[in-house]
Amino acid sequence: MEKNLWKHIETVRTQSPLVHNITNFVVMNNTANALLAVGASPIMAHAHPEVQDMVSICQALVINIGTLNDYWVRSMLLAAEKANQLGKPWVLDPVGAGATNYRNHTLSALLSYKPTVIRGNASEILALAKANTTPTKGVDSTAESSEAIEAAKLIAEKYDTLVCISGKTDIIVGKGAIISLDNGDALMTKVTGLGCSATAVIGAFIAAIDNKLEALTAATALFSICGQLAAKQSAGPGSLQVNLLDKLHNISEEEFWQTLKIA
Ligand SMILES: Nc1ncnc2c1ncn2[C@@H]1O[C@H](COP(=O)(O)OP(=O)(O)OP(=O)(O)O)[C@@H](O)[C@H]1O
Ligand SMILES: Cc1ncsc1CCO
Ligand SMILES: [Mg+2]
Repeated sequence: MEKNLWKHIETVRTQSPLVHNITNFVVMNNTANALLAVGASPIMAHAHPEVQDMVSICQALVINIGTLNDYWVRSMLLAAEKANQLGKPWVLDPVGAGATNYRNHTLSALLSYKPTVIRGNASEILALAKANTTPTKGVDSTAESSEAIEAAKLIAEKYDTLVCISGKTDIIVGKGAIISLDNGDALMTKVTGLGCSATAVIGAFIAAIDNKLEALTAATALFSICGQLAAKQSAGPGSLQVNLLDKLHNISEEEFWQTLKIA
């Protein structure tokens, strides 16, 4: 698996999959730019009359519940239903899971459409598995990713999905596999929505690559490695945001292998 990761990054660049996003108001622009930077083609669409047609023409769907309201929740359910019917890969970002009942109810409805991948921080994954003892503090995690491994296993089993717990260490759980990626930089938590961008990039990789575990691992490795390399050149969160987009676009194979910390 490890030796295939760079090949997958190149596949996304050459295939340039169309990725349909229903995401939050905070990150829409950054997310579309992150997708372009890795070589994918983003489209944001949530209007009820078109949302299912859009799923039909895209290679993958990304659903992020960050700034939900009733209209958008309906858009998300319509899109997820269509993706499920068509067997299109889709990724769910359960932003703020556990923070409110509204988020929890929306997430259980979405989960019935069987996401291919779920990526969230440790608090969100704990809340999703209802195994949490620490309440979610809004959109930021109050737990370490390793604390959510059992929760992730439960979710992976129950919904037949892959789970990525993001944080200092990114942990990928599913189908008997546990993969740890020790890249990234703490400065990444000071830019809003980098988790959301990571989720969108995962959307591009599950669109283009058949082996979904390898796709998820390649996307997560690429994003965290680029964040780490970009942070080295950044004076603070402002420049990190810009440098990360540049690095997603121009990272070399040599930089990738030299920086990758996988176990
Ligand atoms: N403490 C840390 N040290 C190193 N890297 C980190 C750290 N925290 C997060 N990261 C990196 O940032 C990426 C985004 O993860 P994070 O857990 O912050 O997402 P999130 O909480 O969903 O963020 P958001 O809600 O703002 O989108 C991770 O995949 C990882 O590469
Ligand atoms: C800050 C914030 N609030 C809702 S979504 C979002 C972006 C990070 O998840
Ligand atoms: Mg998040």
